[in-house]
Amino acid sequence: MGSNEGNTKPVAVRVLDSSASEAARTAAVCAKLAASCEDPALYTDATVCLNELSKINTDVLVVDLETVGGDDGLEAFAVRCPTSVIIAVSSQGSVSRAVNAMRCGAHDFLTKPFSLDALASKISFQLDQRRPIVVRAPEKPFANEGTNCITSPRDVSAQSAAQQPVHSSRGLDQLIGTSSAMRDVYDKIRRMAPSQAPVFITGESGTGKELCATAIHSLSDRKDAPFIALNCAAIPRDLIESEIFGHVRGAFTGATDSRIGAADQADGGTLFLDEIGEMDLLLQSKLLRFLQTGTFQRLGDNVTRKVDARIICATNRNPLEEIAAGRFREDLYYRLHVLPVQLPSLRERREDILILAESFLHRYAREEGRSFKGFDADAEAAMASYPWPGNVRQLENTIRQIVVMNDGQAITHSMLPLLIRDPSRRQTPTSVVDFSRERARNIAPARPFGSIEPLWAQERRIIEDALDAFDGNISMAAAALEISPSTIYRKRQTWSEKGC
Ligand SMILES: Nc1ncnc2c1ncn2[C@@H]1O[C@H](COP(=O)(O)OP(=O)(O)OP(=O)(O)O)[C@@H](O)[C@H]1O
Repeated sequence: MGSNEGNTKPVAVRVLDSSASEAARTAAVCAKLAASCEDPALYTDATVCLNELSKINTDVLVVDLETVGGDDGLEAFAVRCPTSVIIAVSSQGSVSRAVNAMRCGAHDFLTKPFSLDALASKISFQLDQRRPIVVRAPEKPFANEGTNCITSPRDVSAQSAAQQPVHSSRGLDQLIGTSSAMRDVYDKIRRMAPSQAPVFITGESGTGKELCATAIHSLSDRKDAPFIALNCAAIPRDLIESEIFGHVRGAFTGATDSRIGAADQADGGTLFLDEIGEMDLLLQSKLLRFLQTGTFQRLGDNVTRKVDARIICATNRNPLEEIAAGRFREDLYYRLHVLPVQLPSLRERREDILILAESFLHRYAREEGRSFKGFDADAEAAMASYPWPGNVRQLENTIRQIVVMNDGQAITHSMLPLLIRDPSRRQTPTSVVDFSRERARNIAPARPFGSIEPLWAQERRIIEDALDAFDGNISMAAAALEISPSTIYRKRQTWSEKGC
């Protein structure tokens, strides 16, 4: 059994099936596993099983989908047992049922009747794959000794209230993709959701960082409290502090009223700070203090306030490079980088491109009253091979644009934007919008001083060309120019301040 062989602790198997005889048959799988097993625990009632699972260690859970009431019910078990191997079984086997079960937390799926050898081989494989999560929060050692379970103070209280009904959450519903890279992300989200520790999400623009943060909040005990998202790149630098911590009247020119900030609004819930790398160093030190003590002062105020907000932050920059360049405080990084999630780019999970495209097509065809049902083979091939520098956001916008501008049963190759249809145009993402090189070739070698266009004007034209190429979409233009979206926001601010 590979890496599990060295583990001397007996494997704890639990089986849930409304039919006692089925449950007993399934539990016989223990005899087929190479590892030694504890006496398996059998349940015929989902609520009893769910309550029980919060009190006992569980390595493997075999769940009958009909007994738990489908995917909704399954997700509650995945949240309750974030480190257990979960195998869903059902008498109604279909690809979509299996995919849904896995999206809701199952590691694998089997159609009934199944052979015990098949079940044993799936369990053994998953046990071998299982890796404990490493939680780096020195002052709160959350890992339970002797188990792989991660618990937190909030978890413990949830466990003592095990008699209360567990509300199933659809936190992962918005995230589409069945690639193994995305399944790893779903797994991390489920494990991280119950903790209080900060989450640090990295990934290129448009990979779904905000969706991921929303999912973590929705699956946490804080789900009924506010989720407050702040995109630091979209706010002028000197206003970020006031947006996070609030200000009192007269704190700065133009502060005609007092205002509470995002930290106050997120009390009891989650504060999502997107593009965290945009904060200046002074504000980073205030954020560090907030993380250490939960306290802060509104701008211009000397009253210290305390809130209980879980912090999730995200960046599309490489944080270690930012630290090396002196733009990001190392101590803040280690404070925030407790539970890291790296979102894969779309080109790293090509198998998800058509699944996402179909989902967006159905959504927008319905919304726009079009009759599209799918894609023709050439369109599919072109989309599957395109590098999607703007990731899921670019794919979503592309499909929406096509749906609005066309109609028919199938999206055809000719409906795709030229950029996607024509591989010769896509050697590098910049080739799409790097008009400067084309221009440079036409410039005569010696020219009078006044005929040279200032750098800022050339830069502005290049950025505006890129924005035109992507219909004003800043993230996609930034991705194609290989700069951060915040650079575009800031340049625009400078142009408007200059009145040009
Ligand atoms: N896995 C996914 N499934 C479905 N939709 C997705 C997925 N990932 C991203 N999207 C969609 O793509 C768009 C961009 O997602 P999101 O804003 O979460 O990305 P981001 O990484 O935070 O981008 P940025 O860095 O530019 O802020 C949204 O419309 C979102 O709904």
